Amino acid sequence: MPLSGVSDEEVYIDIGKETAAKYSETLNYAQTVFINGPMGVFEDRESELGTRAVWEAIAHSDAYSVVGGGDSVTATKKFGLKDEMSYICTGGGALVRFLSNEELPVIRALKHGSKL
Ligand SMILES: Nc1ncnc2c1ncn2[C@@H]1O[C@H](COP(=O)(O)OP(=O)(O)O)[C@@H](O)[C@H]1O
Ligand SMILES: O=C(OP(=O)(O)O)[C@H](O)COP(=O)(O)O
Repeated sequence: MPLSGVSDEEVYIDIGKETAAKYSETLNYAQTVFINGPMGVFEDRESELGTRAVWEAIAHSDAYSVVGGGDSVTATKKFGLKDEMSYICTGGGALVRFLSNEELPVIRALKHGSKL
């Protein structure tokens, strides 16, 4: 359903199948994919379509794929795609910060501690 068909009072719990198809198409050309966060409420059958479609597109692409975040890992297991992903990390936000070159508090503490 297009966004124009959804009222302000309704809750968006998943991407639609057209969006899922567009994402999946784009993912076909990717060489590296980093994913942190499901497309919707993948835990429920009626709102798992978007996450399943995107996850399957990643799994079936030739790209190096990194899945980060507790819920993303749960989705990967739910769809039986654990072995299809190149790297799985339980950290989500922390991994994003690491990849953005931010200093992580525990790493800072370890470095500082090693100098004592
Ligand atoms: N549109 C939405 N409305 C409410 N909850 C959502 C929506 N989309 C995703 N969620 C929920 O958010 C959680 C994912 O959180 P997020 O922090 O993005 O993932 P991760 O833990 O992989 O980093 C899941 O439990 C999912 O059901
Ligand atoms: O979903 C997660 O991270 P996120 O909420 O930052 O995306 C991780 O499961 C958090 O794990 P942590 O609390 O051991 O860092």
